[in-house]
Amino acid sequence: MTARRREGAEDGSVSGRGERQRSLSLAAMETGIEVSEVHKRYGAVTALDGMTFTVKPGRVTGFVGPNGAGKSTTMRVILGLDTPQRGRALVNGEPYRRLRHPLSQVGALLDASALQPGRSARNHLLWLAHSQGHGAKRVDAMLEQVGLSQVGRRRAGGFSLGMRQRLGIAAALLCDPPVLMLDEPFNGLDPEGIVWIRGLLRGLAAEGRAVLVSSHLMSELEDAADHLLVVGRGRVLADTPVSALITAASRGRILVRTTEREAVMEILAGDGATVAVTGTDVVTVTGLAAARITELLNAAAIPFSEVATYRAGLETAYMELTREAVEFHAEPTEAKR
Ligand SMILES: Nc1ncnc2c1ncn2[C@@H]1O[C@H](COP(=O)(O)OP(=O)(O)OP(=O)(O)O)[C@@H](O)[C@H]1O
Repeated sequence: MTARRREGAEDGSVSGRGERQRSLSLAAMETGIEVSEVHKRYGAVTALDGMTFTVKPGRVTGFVGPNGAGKSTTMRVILGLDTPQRGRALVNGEPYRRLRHPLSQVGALLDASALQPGRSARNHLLWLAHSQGHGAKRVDAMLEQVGLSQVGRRRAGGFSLGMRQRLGIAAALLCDPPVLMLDEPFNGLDPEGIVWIRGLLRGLAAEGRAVLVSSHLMSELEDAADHLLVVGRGRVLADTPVSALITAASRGRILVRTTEREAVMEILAGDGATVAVTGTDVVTVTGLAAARITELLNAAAIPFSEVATYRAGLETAYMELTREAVEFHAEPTEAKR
């Protein structure tokens, strides 16, 4: 990290300073995470089986997969906390152990409970900050940024899980790193906290940082992730931009919102469309243009409140993506009428 970036960090803001943002964008050109062919076994258990991906600057990369897929193990390998039998993981082009000033290069939240319970949140951050050459000003700015200013002098051991997650995020951001890696940061957050963290992640990526965030709930990453790494059984199953995933899952369908679902289905199917029920008052239609749908419904005097391009949610897109990868799944509801 350049001296300029560390000076910038002392002003306490993570965003909004043109000068620092420019230097961050320059630094970002050579930053990110590279994981290549990592194999990790714990006795008879294969945790990672050729895990390979890169996390690029300027975007939020969601790291998703079921319990036991290997997300946390990958993050531990990246941070040098676990040694793989094969493969390598680099942060900003170097193995973690070779990084100079590692906390200024990558900020990580792995386990929000890893703190001294008797220490106040502020003292926890001060202790970290002093070890890295930062002062109280930076600590107070971080407490403010994560919404813990009011409780900064309270014992962290008495914090709820959501408050501990916020404290862990403050610690990860403390040294203004260009790479962020957060393991399940949504855990324990209330709805307002989830909205807050989505905004925070987007802001960090917009500043040019590489952001890797794991979750086993796709819905948490909605409106936050730009890119998705779907993992299962220790390897990457899909490595895709979220927009491409959603476009593919939307498949040019048209959404019709109506209280007369049966009548709509009958008349549209009669004109050659494939119609599926996707909500209590929603059907999605393939094979007919929106204009033709409106024309048919108007001609038959069937009421509707909306005819629009259907956009699949992230959860639906994920289900479609992993449909072939799961052994058993429910029969699709879509039917040619
Ligand atoms: N220290 C360990 N000793 C033995 N097995 C381990 C160890 N750490 C992880 N594993 C095993 O490795 C596999 C991958 O676990 P990991 O925690 O990386 O998955 P994950 O995707 O992070 O899951 P979750 O979403 O539940 O956090 C699992 O089968 C797990 O039981």
